[in-house]
Amino acid sequence: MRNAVDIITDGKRKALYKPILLYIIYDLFRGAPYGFLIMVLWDLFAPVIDLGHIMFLMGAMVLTYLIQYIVGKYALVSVHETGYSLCSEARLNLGEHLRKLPMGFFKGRDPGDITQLMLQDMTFVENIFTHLMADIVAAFTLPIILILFMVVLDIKLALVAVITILISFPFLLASQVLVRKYGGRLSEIRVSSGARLLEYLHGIRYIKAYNLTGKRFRVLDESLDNMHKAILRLEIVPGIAATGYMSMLGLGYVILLLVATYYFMGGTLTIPVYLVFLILGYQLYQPLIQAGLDIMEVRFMSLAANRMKEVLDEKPLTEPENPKTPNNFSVSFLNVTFGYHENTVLSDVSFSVSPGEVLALVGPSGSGKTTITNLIARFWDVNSGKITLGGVDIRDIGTEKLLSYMSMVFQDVYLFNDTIRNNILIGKPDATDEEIIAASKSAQAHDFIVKLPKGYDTIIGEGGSTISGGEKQRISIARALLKDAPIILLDEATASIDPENEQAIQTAISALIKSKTVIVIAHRLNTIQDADRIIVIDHGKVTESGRHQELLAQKGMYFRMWSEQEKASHWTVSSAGISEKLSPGGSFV
Ligand SMILES: Nc1ncnc2c1ncn2[C@@H]1O[C@H](COP(=O)(O)OP(=O)(O)OP(=O)(O)O)[C@@H](O)[C@H]1O
Repeated sequence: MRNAVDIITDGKRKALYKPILLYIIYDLFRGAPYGFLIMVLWDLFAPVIDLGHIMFLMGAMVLTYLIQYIVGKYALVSVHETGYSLCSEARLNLGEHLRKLPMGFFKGRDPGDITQLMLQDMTFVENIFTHLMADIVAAFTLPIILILFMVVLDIKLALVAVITILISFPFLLASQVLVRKYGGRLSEIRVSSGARLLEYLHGIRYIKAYNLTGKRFRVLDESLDNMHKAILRLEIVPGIAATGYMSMLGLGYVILLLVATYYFMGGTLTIPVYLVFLILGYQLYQPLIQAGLDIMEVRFMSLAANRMKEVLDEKPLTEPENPKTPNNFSVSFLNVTFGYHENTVLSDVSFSVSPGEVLALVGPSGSGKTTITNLIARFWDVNSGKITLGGVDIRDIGTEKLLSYMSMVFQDVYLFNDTIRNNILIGKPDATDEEIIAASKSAQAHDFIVKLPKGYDTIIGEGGSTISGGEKQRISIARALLKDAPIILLDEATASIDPENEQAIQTAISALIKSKTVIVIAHRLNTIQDADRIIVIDHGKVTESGRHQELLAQKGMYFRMWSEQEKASHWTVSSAGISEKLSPGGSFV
């Protein structure tokens, strides 16, 4: 099994060897002055004091400090360069892996989970690789050097020092076990608190509208309170064991001194050796105590590595070894069966649509229309049957290439916290200003964009929160127009456009879909009555297929839906209740 460092560094643990080696050398030079100190003490208690020799030793000490400074500088630079670059690579690897995962992975997880992993967990690891590395190396190196000095001076006392250190280890072990236990729980609670906070902020409009501020806030409040308790537990419970470890080390120093004093009083220990043990003993326990303080963070590294492994173990969508290029852009479903989990959502669905044709998907809510468009974009893979593009199985094309053939205009438009220009440019990153403006004009977006304070350079909030739903839709249509992809997937594209603009937008969409392979989901049947083919999906099955008039003549589900909508389109809501009005509505096909 790969250990935490291997998981985080993606097997490149060797990159850490250089800074570790530099810190070992640095610690050797940190330990060296004590050797000279011992010799100085020796000289001081010698029958004849050789001042020249003492000065030489002092000079040598200064030299070791100088070398210590130089090596320390290199070690510091190396550890920071290596640590930050390994962690940013780890983040990039994770990001790259996440990009290849099917949408199902994201839908099944709390949104805070990935954020916690990418930001907080990786920050812990970064801190260990950069700031704590020196302490960790010192905790191993310095005690070894100092114990070696002790062995040379007095093996019995050296043994006492080693035993006192060993006695404190069970406390260290206990704190590790407790951090693992409570740290894991804290991570879970942090994720759920993050998710509740996101939910609260995203849903604040509805929370206020339905006067749920008290109730929803209580959920958030409880979740934050749980986190508070978990943090306290994590700090206090393992903290008690860690304090026990540090106290045992402190006690170890006292025991060492007591034994040394005992030998000194008994005349078996000379003054210089006694003094040396006094100094070395103190220096011996310090790095171990510091390591005890750092140990919690190190434990977090393995928690972060476990979570990282969990994500990395998720199977990405298979990519073809030799990607094929379709000759044309006709889309076919051949006996496709699919379910998100165990429930089948689409069963044995077959249809095809050629370039220049418009295929409309209609059917009751939850019947599987959006699922069909999700499968074309390979957000999920089919369970059986296949989807082909120009006769080529979409799994043999490669997801990036496949997506480059498609423009999608969905119900829920997502805009990035960036300028309007950059949001439109997503459709074609190298587009010129003229192309952006032309696309925006066709999408009826240009006029409102130029009226914004900074025009195309206006920054819109995350998710497009600073502009209206209709404006967001128009920007997303401009984006799709700019991409000019051969396959267009429309899902209720005109859902949030105001009535005045609807006709204009439908004209824009007509331009967008001209000579393309078009699959459109429309709840308002009047928008797709001129479609080349309409298929009715009911409970995941194709139940009717044909042109508008043919389907009406069948007097099946389509006929019923049409009749219902016809009736509803004449309704108008007023204080007097629901009454009839005349509203023919527009069509983009
Ligand atoms: N990510 C998902 N995980 C699990 N089940 C899902 C997921 N997305 C959709 N479903 C389920 O699959 C079924 C079909 O959903 P789909 O969104 O395709 O329906 P739809 O016809 O587009 O509905 P609507 O017209 O309301 O948008 C529904 O029962 C829905 O609950």
